[in-house]
Amino acid sequence: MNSVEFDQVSFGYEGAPIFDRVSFSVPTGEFLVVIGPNGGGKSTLLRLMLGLLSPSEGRINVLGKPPGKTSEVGYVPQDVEKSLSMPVTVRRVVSMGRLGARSGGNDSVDRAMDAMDLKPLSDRPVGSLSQGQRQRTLIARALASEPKLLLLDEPLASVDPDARKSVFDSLNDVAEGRTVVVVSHDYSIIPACASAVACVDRSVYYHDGGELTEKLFSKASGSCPVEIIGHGLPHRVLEEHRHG
Ligand SMILES: Nc1ncnc2c1ncn2[C@@H]1O[C@H](COP(=O)(O)OP(=O)(O)OP(=O)(O)O)[C@@H](O)[C@H]1O
Repeated sequence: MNSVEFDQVSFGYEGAPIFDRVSFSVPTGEFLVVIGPNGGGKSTLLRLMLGLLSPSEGRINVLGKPPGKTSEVGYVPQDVEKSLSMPVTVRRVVSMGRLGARSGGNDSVDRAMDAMDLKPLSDRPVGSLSQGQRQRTLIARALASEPKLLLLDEPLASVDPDARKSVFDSLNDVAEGRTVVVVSHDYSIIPACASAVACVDRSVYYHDGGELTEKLFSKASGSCPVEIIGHGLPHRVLEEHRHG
């Protein structure tokens, strides 16, 4: 069973092609980290999954439906600062994730707050939080709708290195029982969380753990992140090589 399927998908803004007949699928339960150079098309890929953009050719399926036709997708956008400059409490922001949801109510908000360790911060104005706490608030807002698929665009962009571990731990917790797709320029999320990596550079190169090599990363980003290879991927990632 797949949570996301791209079948021969083409897309371009105003005619300039970004993707040309791209096919891949994200199995249910995968923690997929999407990497690649600036302008490679990572955010475009998420927008296609969300149904905010439509392919010019091909077919996309998200949780068995066309994109945008299911309420079971959670989305955490970029730009934490901009999204959370409002003078409202943490609980209020998390509750906003329930807007339009039919069931669950306060229980879902409580579960999302718990999952992100936000209970002690419940009544704090979001403007007074640290970057890591703000990021956890945005993730909790997405979780409040109890999504089966969670999409995150650069969740570490404004999180300092000390707060990163707590965001990784939180993401690993929320990944239990759902599919997660994270766009990141920060490769430290790969050994911490990933079960697969998609390199997006005007195409999509989908790799699970066994294929994560230096050669692949140099192709993906134009540089060689020797340190992530050196620090070692977790064994579960290296051993899970399903493509044979
Ligand atoms: N609304 C738009 N109209 C026209 N071109 C766009 C639009 N949005 C993005 N692009 C272009 O499409 C290409 C892919 O952009 P996208 O934002 O998907 O890349 P990205 O991999 O997320 O980049 P980054 O790592 O810099 O965030 C870029 O060349 C970008 O300039």
